Amino acid sequence: MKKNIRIGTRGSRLALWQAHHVAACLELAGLSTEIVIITTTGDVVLDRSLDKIGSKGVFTEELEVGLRTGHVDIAVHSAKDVQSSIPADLELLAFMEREQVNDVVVSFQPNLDLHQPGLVLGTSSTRRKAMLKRFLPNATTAEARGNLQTRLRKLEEGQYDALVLAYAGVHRMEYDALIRHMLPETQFVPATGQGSVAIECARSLEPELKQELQRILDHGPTHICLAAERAFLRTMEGGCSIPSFALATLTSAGTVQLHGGLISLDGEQLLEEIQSAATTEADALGVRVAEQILARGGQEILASIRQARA
Ligand SMILES: NCc1[nH]cc(CCC(=O)O)c1CC(=O)O
Repeated sequence: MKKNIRIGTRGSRLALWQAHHVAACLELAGLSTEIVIITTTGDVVLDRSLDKIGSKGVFTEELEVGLRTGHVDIAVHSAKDVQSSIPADLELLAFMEREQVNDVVVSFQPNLDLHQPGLVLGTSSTRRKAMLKRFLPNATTAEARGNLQTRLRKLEEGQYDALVLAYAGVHRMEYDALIRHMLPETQFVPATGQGSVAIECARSLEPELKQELQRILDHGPTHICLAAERAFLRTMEGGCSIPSFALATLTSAGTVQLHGGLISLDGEQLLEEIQSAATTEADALGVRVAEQILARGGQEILASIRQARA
């Protein structure tokens, strides 16, 4: 294909790893590429936790402007950071093959005991905070905003005993040696999209180019799982970052299974569902699981979260 593909990305090390990964896949397929770094609100505002800056698209908005103006052809995001509904003039073209999905505990202490009294864990995720309250009640959490490098610096300075992070980012940044515990994804169920890289473009991008990019970058099984998870998130959320979780997997029977739920901020109430459907019904599965969670008391949990934030 004739043109040079301009790849828009945030400038953090993880974002650049992802952008270079995309570039490498495209170059291997014979396309030429260029990486364009775009700074987002989420990279600049580091003094407030994400639920306070109005998490809607804080890591994606400026990249989306770049797509609209044609400054870039595609934008690369961690799928987890992409809002549940994207603007009508843009589309998610591809979801790349997912990395191992679970959360991990990272520390400089070689024998970190998760059950030690007074353990301080750094995280700014409402989901992780709530799950830690429930499953590791001996631990307290402390805010850990900023990109992975910033958080690791704070860890090194001794602000926490350990950080709770997505395995995917830790592995991509080659910090595997600091992983002390793998948290089971059946209990610490990850956030929608964790571990996958999403490719966004303007709907107006040339159709043949879109098709070519999709053919190279999209991973069918991951795309099906993300469809279920994102439908779940879309149905669940009231626009704010909420402690919901959703992990879809393909089963040996050829169906898609979704483990989705919601936890109250204090970790006291946990609502979860595990259901399956045909892979062609992934979106409907996400909607159904979310509707059931909402009907079983999820509405009340969401209302109390809204109240706590107001
Ligand atoms: N918003 C933070 C964010 N977005 C994507 C990742 C990790 C990589 C991934 O899940 O794909 C992280 C850091 C973390 O949760 O530890």
